[in-house]
Amino acid sequence: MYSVRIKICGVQDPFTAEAAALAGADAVGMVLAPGRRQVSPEQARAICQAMPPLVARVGVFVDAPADEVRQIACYCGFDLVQLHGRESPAYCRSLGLRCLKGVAARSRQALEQADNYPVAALLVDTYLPGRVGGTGQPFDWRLLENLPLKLPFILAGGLHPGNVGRAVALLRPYGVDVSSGVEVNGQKDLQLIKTFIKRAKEVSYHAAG
Ligand SMILES: O=C(O)c1ccccc1NCC(=O)[C@H](O)[C@H](O)COP(=O)(O)O
Repeated sequence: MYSVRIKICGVQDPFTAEAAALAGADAVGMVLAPGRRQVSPEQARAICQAMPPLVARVGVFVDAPADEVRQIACYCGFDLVQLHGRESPAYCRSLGLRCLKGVAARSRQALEQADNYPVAALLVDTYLPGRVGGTGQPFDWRLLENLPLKLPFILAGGLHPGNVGRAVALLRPYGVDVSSGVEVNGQKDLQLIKTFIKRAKEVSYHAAG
Protein backbone atom coordinates (compact mmCIF):
# COMPACT_ATOMS: atom_id res chain seq x y z
CA MET A 1 0.00 0.00 0.00
CA TYR A 2 1.20 3.50 -0.82
CA SER A 3 1.25 6.08 1.94
CA VAL A 4 2.84 9.43 1.15
CA ARG A 5 5.32 10.83 3.70
CA ILE A 6 4.77 14.37 4.89
CA LYS A 7 7.34 16.99 5.87
CA ILE A 8 6.29 20.25 7.49
CA CYS A 9 9.10 22.73 6.90
CA GLY A 10 10.13 26.06 8.37
CA VAL A 11 9.00 25.22 11.90
CA GLN A 12 10.25 27.76 14.40
CA ASP A 13 9.02 26.62 17.80
CA PRO A 14 8.78 23.40 19.85
CA PHE A 15 5.01 23.57 20.30
CA THR A 16 4.32 23.58 16.53
CA ALA A 17 6.85 20.78 15.93
CA GLU A 18 5.27 18.54 18.55
CA ALA A 19 1.74 19.32 17.36
CA ALA A 20 2.67 18.62 13.72
CA ALA A 21 4.23 15.31 14.73
CA LEU A 22 1.18 14.31 16.76
CA ALA A 23 -1.04 15.25 13.80
CA GLY A 24 0.83 12.72 11.65
CA ALA A 25 3.78 14.57 10.11
CA ASP A 26 6.64 12.21 9.26
CA ALA A 27 9.28 14.94 9.32
CA VAL A 28 9.72 18.47 10.59
CA GLY A 29 12.15 20.90 8.95
CA MET A 30 14.04 23.75 10.57
CA VAL A 31 15.71 26.37 8.36
CA LEU A 32 19.25 27.29 9.44
CA ALA A 33 19.85 29.45 6.38
CA PRO A 34 19.22 33.22 6.31
CA GLY A 35 15.61 34.21 5.70
CA ARG A 36 12.42 34.94 7.56
CA ARG A 37 12.09 31.38 8.86
CA GLN A 38 15.67 31.06 10.06
CA VAL A 39 16.18 29.59 13.52
CA SER A 40 19.39 29.55 15.53
CA PRO A 41 21.12 26.25 16.35
CA GLU A 42 19.91 26.71 19.93
CA GLN A 43 16.29 27.09 18.80
CA ALA A 44 16.60 24.10 16.45
CA ARG A 45 18.02 21.99 19.27
CA ALA A 46 15.10 22.92 21.54
CA ILE A 47 12.66 21.98 18.75
CA CYS A 48 14.41 18.63 18.19
CA GLN A 49 14.32 17.84 21.89
CA ALA A 50 10.59 18.55 22.07
CA MET A 51 9.73 16.18 19.23
CA PRO A 52 8.34 12.71 19.90
CA PRO A 53 10.36 9.70 18.69
CA LEU A 54 10.03 8.17 15.22
CA VAL A 55 9.54 11.53 13.51
CA ALA A 56 12.47 12.79 11.43
CA ARG A 57 14.18 16.05 12.38
CA VAL A 58 15.54 17.81 9.33
CA GLY A 59 17.98 20.74 9.28
CA VAL A 60 17.82 22.90 6.14
CA PHE A 61 21.07 24.51 4.95
CA VAL A 62 22.08 26.56 1.90
CA ASP A 63 25.71 26.36 0.76
CA ALA A 64 27.06 26.26 4.32
CA PRO A 65 30.60 25.02 5.05
CA ALA A 66 30.60 21.25 5.56
CA ASP A 67 32.17 21.46 9.04
CA GLU A 68 29.48 23.88 10.16
CA VAL A 69 26.69 21.59 8.89
CA ARG A 70 28.21 18.56 10.67
CA GLN A 71 28.68 20.47 13.90
CA ILE A 72 25.15 21.92 13.95
CA ALA A 73 23.57 18.60 12.92
CA CYS A 74 25.31 16.86 15.81
CA TYR A 75 24.49 19.62 18.32
CA CYS A 76 20.80 19.70 17.33
CA GLY A 77 20.31 15.96 16.79
CA PHE A 78 19.13 16.13 13.18
CA ASP A 79 18.26 12.82 11.52
CA LEU A 80 18.70 14.33 8.06
CA VAL A 81 20.06 17.49 6.51
CA GLN A 82 18.39 19.14 3.53
CA LEU A 83 20.84 20.89 1.23
CA HIS A 84 18.98 23.59 -0.63
CA GLY A 85 21.76 25.40 -2.47
CA ARG A 86 24.39 24.53 -5.06
CA GLU A 87 26.03 21.76 -3.04
CA SER A 88 27.90 19.27 -5.24
CA PRO A 89 27.65 15.48 -5.12
CA ALA A 90 31.17 15.40 -3.58
CA TYR A 91 30.10 17.83 -0.87
CA CYS A 92 27.05 15.68 -0.04
CA ARG A 93 29.20 12.55 0.15
CA SER A 94 31.82 14.25 2.31
CA LEU A 95 29.29 15.21 4.98
CA GLY A 96 28.80 11.65 6.20
CA LEU A 97 25.17 12.52 7.03
CA ARG A 98 21.86 11.40 5.54
CA CYS A 99 20.97 14.09 3.02
CA LEU A 100 17.98 15.34 1.08
CA LYS A 101 19.05 17.39 -1.94
CA GLY A 102 16.84 20.33 -2.83
CA VAL A 103 16.62 20.67 -6.59
CA ALA A 104 14.97 23.45 -8.56
CA ALA A 105 12.44 22.17 -11.10
CA ARG A 106 13.94 24.03 -14.07
CA SER A 107 13.79 21.21 -16.62
CA ARG A 108 13.50 17.44 -16.88
CA GLN A 109 17.21 17.35 -17.68
CA ALA A 110 18.06 19.14 -14.40
CA LEU A 111 16.03 16.55 -12.49
CA GLU A 112 17.65 13.64 -14.33
CA GLN A 113 21.11 15.01 -13.47
CA ALA A 114 20.18 15.47 -9.82
CA ASP A 115 19.07 11.83 -9.75
CA ASN A 116 22.77 10.86 -9.60
CA TYR A 117 23.40 12.58 -6.27
CA PRO A 118 24.57 10.33 -3.39
CA VAL A 119 21.59 11.28 -1.21
CA ALA A 120 18.58 9.61 0.40
CA ALA A 121 16.02 11.54 -1.67
CA LEU A 122 15.51 14.58 -3.88
CA LEU A 123 13.28 17.42 -2.77
CA VAL A 124 11.95 18.93 -5.98
CA ASP A 125 11.05 22.57 -5.49
CA THR A 126 9.95 25.52 -7.63
CA TYR A 127 12.59 27.36 -9.63
CA LEU A 128 12.42 31.11 -9.15
CA PRO A 129 15.47 33.18 -10.15
CA GLY A 130 17.11 34.75 -7.10
CA ARG A 131 14.97 32.78 -4.61
CA VAL A 132 15.94 29.60 -2.79
CA GLY A 133 13.01 27.93 -1.06
CA GLY A 134 9.85 28.54 0.89
CA THR A 135 8.42 30.72 -1.86
CA GLY A 136 4.86 29.38 -1.80
CA GLN A 137 4.90 29.16 -5.60
CA PRO A 138 3.99 25.92 -7.37
CA PHE A 139 5.63 24.72 -10.59
CA ASP A 140 4.25 22.81 -13.55
CA TRP A 141 3.95 19.25 -12.19
CA ARG A 142 3.94 17.85 -15.74
CA LEU A 143 7.73 18.18 -15.52
CA LEU A 144 7.72 15.16 -13.19
CA GLU A 145 5.09 13.09 -14.95
CA ASN A 146 6.46 9.74 -16.17
CA LEU A 147 10.00 10.80 -15.27
CA PRO A 148 11.83 7.63 -14.24
CA LEU A 149 13.91 8.72 -11.24
CA LYS A 150 15.99 6.23 -9.26
CA LEU A 151 15.87 8.27 -6.09
CA PRO A 152 12.68 8.78 -4.12
CA PHE A 153 11.38 12.30 -4.65
CA ILE A 154 9.64 14.69 -2.30
CA LEU A 155 7.37 17.19 -4.00
CA ALA A 156 7.63 20.78 -2.73
CA GLY A 157 6.70 24.26 -3.86
CA GLY A 158 3.38 25.96 -3.33
CA LEU A 159 1.55 22.98 -1.91
CA HIS A 160 -1.42 23.62 0.37
CA PRO A 161 -4.46 21.71 1.65
CA GLY A 162 -6.39 22.54 -1.52
CA ASN A 163 -3.91 21.10 -4.04
CA VAL A 164 -1.94 18.42 -2.20
CA GLY A 165 -4.51 15.70 -2.91
CA ARG A 166 -4.33 16.36 -6.65
CA ALA A 167 -0.52 16.36 -6.54
CA VAL A 168 -0.38 13.05 -4.69
CA ALA A 169 -2.92 11.40 -6.99
CA LEU A 170 -1.13 12.63 -10.12
CA LEU A 171 2.53 12.07 -9.24
CA ARG A 172 2.56 9.59 -6.34
CA PRO A 173 5.64 11.19 -4.81
CA TYR A 174 7.52 9.46 -2.00
CA GLY A 175 6.80 12.54 0.07
CA VAL A 176 5.33 16.01 0.07
CA ASP A 177 6.78 19.09 1.72
CA VAL A 178 5.00 22.29 2.71
CA SER A 179 5.84 25.56 4.37
CA SER A 180 3.92 28.64 3.14
CA GLY A 181 0.73 26.67 2.45
CA VAL A 182 0.23 25.92 6.16
CA GLU A 183 0.86 29.48 7.33
CA VAL A 184 -1.42 32.40 8.14
CA ASN A 185 0.25 35.81 8.23
CA GLY A 186 3.65 34.14 8.10
CA GLN A 187 3.00 31.88 11.10
CA LYS A 188 2.38 28.14 11.05
CA ASP A 189 -1.31 27.37 11.57
CA LEU A 190 -2.18 24.12 13.33
CA GLN A 191 -5.54 23.70 11.66
CA LEU A 192 -3.97 24.09 8.19
CA ILE A 193 -1.23 21.61 9.14
CA LYS A 194 -3.84 19.06 10.25
CA THR A 195 -5.95 19.56 7.12
CA PHE A 196 -2.87 19.26 4.86
CA ILE A 197 -1.81 16.00 6.52
CA LYS A 198 -5.33 14.54 6.44
CA ARG A 199 -5.82 15.41 2.78
CA ALA A 200 -2.44 14.06 1.65
CA LYS A 201 -2.80 10.80 3.61
CA GLU A 202 -6.40 10.09 2.64
CA VAL A 203 -5.67 10.51 -1.07
CA SER A 204 -2.60 8.29 -0.88
CA TYR A 205 -4.48 5.56 1.05
CA HIS A 206 -7.06 5.47 -1.71
CA ALA A 207 -4.57 5.61 -4.60
CA ALA A 208 -4.39 2.29 -6.42
CA GLY A 209 -1.39 -0.03 -6.04
O1 LIG B 1 11.49 28.02 3.85
C1 LIG B 1 12.43 28.80 3.75
O2 LIG B 1 12.37 29.96 4.18
C2 LIG B 1 13.72 28.34 3.11
C3 LIG B 1 14.78 29.23 3.04
C4 LIG B 1 15.96 28.83 2.46
C5 LIG B 1 16.11 27.56 1.93
C6 LIG B 1 15.06 26.67 1.99
C7 LIG B 1 13.86 27.03 2.57
N1 LIG B 1 12.80 26.14 2.61
C8 LIG B 1 12.93 24.82 2.14
C9 LIG B 1 11.74 23.95 2.14
O3 LIG B 1 11.87 22.74 2.26
C10 LIG B 1 10.36 24.51 1.85
O4 LIG B 1 9.42 23.82 2.59
C11 LIG B 1 10.08 24.32 0.36
O5 LIG B 1 10.91 25.22 -0.32
C12 LIG B 1 8.61 24.60 0.00
O6 LIG B 1 8.21 25.83 0.45
P1 LIG B 1 6.74 26.39 0.11
O7 LIG B 1 6.66 26.62 -1.34
O8 LIG B 1 6.65 27.65 0.90
O9 LIG B 1 5.76 25.36 0.61
